[in-house]
Amino acid sequence: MAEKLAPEKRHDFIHNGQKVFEWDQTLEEVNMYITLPPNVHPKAFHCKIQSKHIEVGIKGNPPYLNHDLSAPVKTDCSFWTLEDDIMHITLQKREKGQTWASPILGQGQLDPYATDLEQKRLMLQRFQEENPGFDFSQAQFTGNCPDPRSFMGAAIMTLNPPPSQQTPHSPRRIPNRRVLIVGNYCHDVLIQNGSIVAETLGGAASFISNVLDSSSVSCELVSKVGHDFRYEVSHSPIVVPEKETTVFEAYFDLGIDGIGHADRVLKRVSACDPILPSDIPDSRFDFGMAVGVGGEILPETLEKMVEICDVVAVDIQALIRVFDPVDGAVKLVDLKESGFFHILHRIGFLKASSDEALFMDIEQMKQLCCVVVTNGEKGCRIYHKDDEMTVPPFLAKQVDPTGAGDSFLGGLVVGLVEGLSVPDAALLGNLFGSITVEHIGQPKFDLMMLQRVKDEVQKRKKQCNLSSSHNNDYNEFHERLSPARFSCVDSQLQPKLLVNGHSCDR
Ligand SMILES: Nc1ncnc2c1ncn2[C@@H]1O[C@H](COP(=O)(O)OP(=O)(O)OP(=O)(O)O)[C@@H](O)[C@H]1O
Ligand SMILES: O[C@H]1[C@H](O)[C@@H](O)[C@H](O)[C@@H](O)[C@H]1O
Repeated sequence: MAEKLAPEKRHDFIHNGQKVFEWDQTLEEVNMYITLPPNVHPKAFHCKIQSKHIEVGIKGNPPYLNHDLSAPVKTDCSFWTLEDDIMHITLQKREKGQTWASPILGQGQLDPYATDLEQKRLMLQRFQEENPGFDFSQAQFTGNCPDPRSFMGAAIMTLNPPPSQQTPHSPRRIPNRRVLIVGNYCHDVLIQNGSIVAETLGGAASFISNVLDSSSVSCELVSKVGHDFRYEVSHSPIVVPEKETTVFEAYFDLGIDGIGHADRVLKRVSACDPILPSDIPDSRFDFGMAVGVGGEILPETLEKMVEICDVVAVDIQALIRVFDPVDGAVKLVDLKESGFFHILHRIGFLKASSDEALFMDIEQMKQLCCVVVTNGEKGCRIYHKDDEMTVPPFLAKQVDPTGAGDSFLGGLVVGLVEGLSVPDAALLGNLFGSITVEHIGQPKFDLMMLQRVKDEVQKRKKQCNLSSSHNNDYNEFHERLSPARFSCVDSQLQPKLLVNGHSCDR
């Protein structure tokens, strides 16, 4: 059935009235077909595919094509072959489902009618992939065609299983996706009114793996700790015996401004070693999460991650934090000056809190990746290309904000891995973030709550499969997740409550 939705005919790429090559596309690939000149030895042809550029020619001559591509491609899965007198170039779309109007940036674009037809065909192909038991080849859209890239998920970008992994006539089952989490565990010391009120396991990696493990999403974690690391964790860290574990002190009474809008003041009082590319396994992952807290992620570490992971989500705190040489106070630098900027066009998601977002140019970043800005009790806002939207929060009584952003990111990735759209996945992020603020340290998620969330996620996916009108109705999903969320509020109250830095009663 899927083959009925394969490209029916190739498009001609015309330049100066002359056909330069033919091309077509599927959900995953753009194919270019170039007729080769006769009497040239096959070994003389060359083709260089870079993530946003292509060069084709005969060695020793000026290139025949030397152009930027319309959109980024995955270079490790793109390739070229020579078949008789045709060079066939297969470009693997970095953003699966994106409709390309031309392979070459700014030239030879399909007209709007042809683009629309192309988008409809890809959308049906997408339906077909999602529902292998049905035949969509005769289906038609009325009205505007949804975007095959975002319909039922930006997760479609790379997270959906290749058709070969799906069994016909069985409900769609996403195999256990592999997530790589990179960032150091740390010791968190919470200080209020000059006294230590809690010492807990910290580090974004710990909060995120807690969410992923609780949601049965398989993950591998790369983290470094010192000889003094004092927690039992399910993903063993690399121990550096001559070093101490990274320690953060969080002061809850130093950072309150005039309108009471406050957070903690953070100080890094010791730092373990950075994570090097060689510490990261060489295998491939579906999703990577660069989630350092104390400057342990280096540009070369992130580079390795984008090489080996299909999609990488980055917490901006891993990139823009600098530490006062005297007292370790955390300060932020602009993302452009962070030393990571050149890699950011290769990441999928950038998460920042509203304070951290002041250190980037959202307008610029949203063109490169999907930007998610969390805003405490107000939920979060998503920015991608020309779209933006607010995703509503869940009601919570805040005890300790530490780790809310991390759990949010964990929930977002769980949602994406499960195949939800980005806004739906962000709603899951809000859910896990809201539960985290009600605890000091790592929250223990209630099993009933987790089961109800899983059930609601499955229902949501089915609903979106059946009707595209459900896609924009996040309120409904929110309403259905809320009862699940409240089933997990502990009856045992936490002794100390820190609400925006202030103690208060529940
Ligand atoms: N008081 C709250 N009530 C409800 N939800 C909250 C609250 N605080 C945080 N959240 C949820 O957690 C998400 C992340 O919170 P926040 O924006 O405070 O992140 P953050 O500053 O990065 O946190 P941290 O650095 O402490 O990990 C929010 O988008 C929201 O969904
Ligand atoms: O455990 C916390 C948590 O991971 C926070 O997200 C991070 O900002 C802190 O530095 C860390 O100590």
